[in-house]
Amino acid sequence: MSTERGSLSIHSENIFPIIKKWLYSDHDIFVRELISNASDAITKLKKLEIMGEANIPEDNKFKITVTVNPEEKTIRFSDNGIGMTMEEVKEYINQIAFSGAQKFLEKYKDKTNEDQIIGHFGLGFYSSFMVAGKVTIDTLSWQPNAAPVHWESEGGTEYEMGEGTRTERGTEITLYLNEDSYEFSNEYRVKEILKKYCSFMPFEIYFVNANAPVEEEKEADEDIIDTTVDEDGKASEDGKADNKANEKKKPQPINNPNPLWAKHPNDCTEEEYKEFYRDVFHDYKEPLFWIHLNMDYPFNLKGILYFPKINTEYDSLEGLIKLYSNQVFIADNIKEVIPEFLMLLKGVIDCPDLPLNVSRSALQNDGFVKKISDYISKKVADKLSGMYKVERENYEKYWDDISPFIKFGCLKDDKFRDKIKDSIIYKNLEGKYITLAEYVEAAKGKKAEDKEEAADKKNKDESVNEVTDADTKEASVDEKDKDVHAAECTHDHEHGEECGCGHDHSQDNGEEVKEEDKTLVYYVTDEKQQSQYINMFKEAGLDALILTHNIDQPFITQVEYQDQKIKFQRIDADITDSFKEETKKKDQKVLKNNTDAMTKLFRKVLGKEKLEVKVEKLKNEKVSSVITLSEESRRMQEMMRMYSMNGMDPNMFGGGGETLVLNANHKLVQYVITNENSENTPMICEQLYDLALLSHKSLEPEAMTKFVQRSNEIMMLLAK
Ligand SMILES: Nc1ncnc2c1ncn2[C@@H]1O[C@H](COP(=O)(O)OP(=O)(O)OP(=O)(O)O)[C@@H](O)[C@H]1O
Repeated sequence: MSTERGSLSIHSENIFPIIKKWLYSDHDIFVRELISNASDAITKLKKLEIMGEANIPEDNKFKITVTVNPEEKTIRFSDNGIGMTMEEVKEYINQIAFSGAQKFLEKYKDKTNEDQIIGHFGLGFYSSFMVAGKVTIDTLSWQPNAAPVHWESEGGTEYEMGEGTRTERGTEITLYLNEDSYEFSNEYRVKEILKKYCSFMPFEIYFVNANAPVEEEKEADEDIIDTTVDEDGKASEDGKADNKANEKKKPQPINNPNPLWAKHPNDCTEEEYKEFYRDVFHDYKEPLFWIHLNMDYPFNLKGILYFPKINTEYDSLEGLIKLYSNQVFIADNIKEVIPEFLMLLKGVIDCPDLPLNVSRSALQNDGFVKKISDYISKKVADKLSGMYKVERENYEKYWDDISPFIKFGCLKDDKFRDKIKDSIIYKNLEGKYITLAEYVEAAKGKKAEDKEEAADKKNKDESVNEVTDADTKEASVDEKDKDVHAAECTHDHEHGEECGCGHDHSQDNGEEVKEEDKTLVYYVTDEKQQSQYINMFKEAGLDALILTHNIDQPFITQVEYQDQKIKFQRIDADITDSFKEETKKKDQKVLKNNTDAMTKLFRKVLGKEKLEVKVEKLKNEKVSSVITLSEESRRMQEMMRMYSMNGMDPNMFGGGGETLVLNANHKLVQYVITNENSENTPMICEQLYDLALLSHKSLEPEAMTKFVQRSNEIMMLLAK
């Protein structure tokens, strides 16, 4: 066979400098491309064998070998797959492979912004020219009597092709590396790349360092993947022990060709799932649970999604979803394929129907990709709601870890929310997990009970004192009727239909619900800081939900939006009626006068002109002062903080909303009321204010310093 010289049909002078520039950040993908080609070549031959067209010797073992030669500065990829005849090299390499590179060039030649170039654009065989000045192919086709072929090119548009010397079936591609790419002949660098892209390739891959002493090479091989693979490609601990002796002699593949996700879920053990998780994600903490995806129709998709334990130390929610196509790694966290909220999980997804050269821009509007994403989201919702129904105990155990993820999913994906919304639970003050419906039911019951009690008490008082205040009585009975009705009325009203009881059911028919008709759902964001309020709540027999995660604020806003009859209110937003003593009319007058006097005094002492002060008779006599901050103001302030609008005056959005509540039942408050002008009163006022503030939020540094100094002064007074 004579040597053929030719010119690749390309209009551009030399595309390689351009390819290099565009793919600069992802040079290492040439390894994936060449090994994928080798793997395809083996698959093709296996198919021919199944079809009865090719005869493969019984002792044949398919494999791919990657050989680096740091002295020669080469890297070599060889396989014992289908191989190529001269005609095939002409067609597949000179025409098809090159036209792939040409297409790439045409598509991107006018783009000036490197970000627009997708790092994972598969260039196939020609990606080898990103790192090599010269590339050779030595190949021998599987076909009987085929002649070996040698092909080489120095990266321009010229190539040389002639009869080769290869004696074994398959293909060997050698890259003579460019000076700036010598790293790809370095053993550790190449092993790192192989680990990234090829850990689960479907055929065994061996690594050889042509310059390493034989023993050393074997030892180095062992550390690339922790799992030992036996003859059937099965990873096993036992295999490890049994084959220990052989292992020393036999080189080990660097990959696991039978990853767990490819097995049927029924054939996988719990320990295998955990081991796979440790190997792939290097997470020393065990996953909470996992979902094994296994779908053949209408598309092919396999994978395992793990729910990791949240790292509370950093509150980090960074997941990692590795995407594969036929066991070849494509990329991490491709958000077009995997719903965004699932990025908080850790897992592997293998979808052979996805092309290797995943171009993100092409995926964005792809209906097929959207279907994959919807399927994954549905599977996750099904698993979680199934757990809620049949494994409630486990579900509750995992709830704190999985709830940020579920809530994020609800915020991001309407379909997911619809499927999961009835399985959302909340921890209450007793540490029990309840649904919102259960909370609302209990709250309504409690409200009705309180009203009834109050009415009873009033009736008793009235009969003892024989004092009748017609206005009060009328109002209180009306209120009682209304609330008891709200709690007890179970009539199935049609939208807007009168139920005959005179109660307003306007909220039942989708109209805007009046503020006073909403059920308040109290919540705690910081159990330590809000402990004073928690104690008051517990004493009053009230319940609240613990919502401490950052995601909770946007989440409850969404719940309120979805269910207009509900209003979330932080536990310190107001002093509820349950905390206050019933006050008679004349007492109310006294409280009003005291409120006026204390407002004046505290504003003067604290230098806060706009401070709201209220004097109330709180049932809990141990509480002296409390600060409340209206829910609206607090949410506004939080939003401003979130959007870095710090320093802006919250008053511009309708008042600071902060109120200092003084308990008229506390001795210290009584002292201030009766000794407004005494020497120590200003100090007591400041201390009462700071103490109230402390159980609400942390003090500013300056205020904290003053608080500590003042506390010392107070102790000095005691010491006198
Ligand atoms: N190791 C190999 N053994 C046999 N044939 C090969 C080998 N490498 C490449 N080929 C042939 O050359 C063709 C072109 O390869 P190239 O990698 O450029 O494109 P591709 O694999 O078809 O597509 P992709 O862009 O997805 O890689 C292949 O389709 C295949 O027929």
